[in-house]
Amino acid sequence: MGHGELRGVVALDGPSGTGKSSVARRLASTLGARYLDTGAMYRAITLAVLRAGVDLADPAEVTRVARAATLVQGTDPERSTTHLDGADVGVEIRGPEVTLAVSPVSAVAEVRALLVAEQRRVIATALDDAGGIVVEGRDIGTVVAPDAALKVYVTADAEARAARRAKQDAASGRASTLDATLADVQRRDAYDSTRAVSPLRAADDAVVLDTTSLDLAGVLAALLALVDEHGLLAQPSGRVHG
Ligand SMILES: Nc1ncnc2c1ncn2[C@@H]1O[C@H](COP(=O)(O)OP(=O)(O)OP(=O)(O)O)[C@@H](O)[C@H]1O
Ligand SMILES: Nc1ccn([C@H]2C[C@H](O)[C@@H](COP(=O)(O)O)O2)c(=O)n1
Repeated sequence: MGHGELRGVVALDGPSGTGKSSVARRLASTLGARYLDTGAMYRAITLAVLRAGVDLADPAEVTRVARAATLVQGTDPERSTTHLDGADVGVEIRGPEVTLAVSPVSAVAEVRALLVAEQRRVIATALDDAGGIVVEGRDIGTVVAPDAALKVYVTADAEARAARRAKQDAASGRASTLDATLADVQRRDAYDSTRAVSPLRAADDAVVLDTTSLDLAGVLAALLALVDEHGLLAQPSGRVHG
């Protein structure tokens, strides 16, 4: 059965491993919308900082590298791409070095200001071109798109998230133990939700979706129902459902 097309912005926020990227991409694809992975953008800037060899604890140096970087984040849900200074870095930004360093880099206020401005530009372009976009990250409903038509805060138990991440690492040939993965998930949760600038939190008007006992199809079904309930589906002609 066709679902219609998304009109407006759907913001998905939540901690690591809750399934935001997987379901955001599927949701956008199902509804003919664009998809923006803001975590990939923080990861790409982190890669630039690591390559430059600057001290992660020096915000001025981190900002200098971020300003000099050319970052292009694609919005095709079938093929989400990240280019840094003209090169595809989609694989490199998922590696352990970037994952370890991304929290301090994304805590730098000037880095966030640069990326939030770029994210808003991408969202405006996608709305003009396609009418709808699914955006996922940590501060989408609170900072990047506070007027989003639908905000969902996706959660899951840390153990379930670590198990998912360990399985994903194994499938992509990265060695990791469940304990180490759980420790990394908890470390990033703590860092991301206690930083001074735009900490991870649910927007006051977000719907909270706990995915601990849902599979991906169940999460997608729940999101499709929320999109429909919020009146965000249009027929391809552009007519919005009543
Ligand atoms: N509900 C679910 N059931 C089973 N596996 C899931 C579920 N949600 C996500 N996964 C799996 O967990 C892994 C992590 O999911 P995903 O990358 O989408 O999470 P995320 O919230 O975007 O994390 P991050 O913010 O760190 O990018 C993936 O391998 C994905 O297939
Ligand atoms: N809107 C966002 C998106 C991401 N971050 C930071 C915090 C995460 O630990 C890191 C990597 O994100 P992921 O790829 O795991 O989704 O980037 C943020 O601060 N704000």
